[in-house]
Amino acid sequence: MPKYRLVYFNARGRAETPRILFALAGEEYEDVRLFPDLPWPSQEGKDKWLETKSELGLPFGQVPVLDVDGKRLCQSNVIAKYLARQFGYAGKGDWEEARAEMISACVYDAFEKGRPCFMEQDPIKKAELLEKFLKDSKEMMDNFRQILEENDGGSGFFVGDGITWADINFAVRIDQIFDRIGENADTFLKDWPKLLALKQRVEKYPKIAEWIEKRPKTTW
Ligand SMILES: N[C@@H](CCC(=O)N[C@@H](CS)C(=O)NCC(=O)O)C(=O)O
Repeated sequence: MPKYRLVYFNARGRAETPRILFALAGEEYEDVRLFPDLPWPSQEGKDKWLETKSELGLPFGQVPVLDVDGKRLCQSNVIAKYLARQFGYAGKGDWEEARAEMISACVYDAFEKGRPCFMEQDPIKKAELLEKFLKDSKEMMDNFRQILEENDGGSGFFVGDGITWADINFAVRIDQIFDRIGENADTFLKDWPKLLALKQRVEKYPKIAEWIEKRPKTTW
């Protein structure tokens, strides 16, 4: 078995799909969390990052990175897809693999649309950005619903007949959106019960549920 080492901040963020893939596959890895004693995001955390990032040998100056027997990969979706292929959660055949990748890219874009709002500190601007994000999300969630339903009515997974990294990516990012939108989380997926059920289905996989229970509790 290769020796895996995943480096990220002490947050779920872009590293959580890879971590869940390790948990689901029951594979050993080193879960390296930079500056675990400093809250993230925080000014102290950012200062420490700027001080030390040049020493970390990051190919494009960012995390997450995955080391596989000492060789290094960056880009969260590339890392997740690589692990999904290694562990059998990438979809069966070229078409399913491409669909899983498509969905993961759309999940990435959907979360990035919320980032300006999630990062904003000014409460008035944040409320305006949140309103826009919630409005824009309706179309995005409708698109995800349609894609889910195209696969056997939508009571299973996005692709094929089993869980793939696309379902994990979706569940992880929706969960992070829930954390960021406060009281709106209760109603965010109310019009898309099949999407909510998918998120819950992923989180109920015994090995995933076990990881969620035991993982470090972080705000992001
Ligand atoms: N597209 C990249 C984005 C990576 C990224 O933005 N990483 C952030 C943490 S979530 C980072 O390293 N920020 C520090 C910096 O850019 O200096 C990915 O998905 O991995």
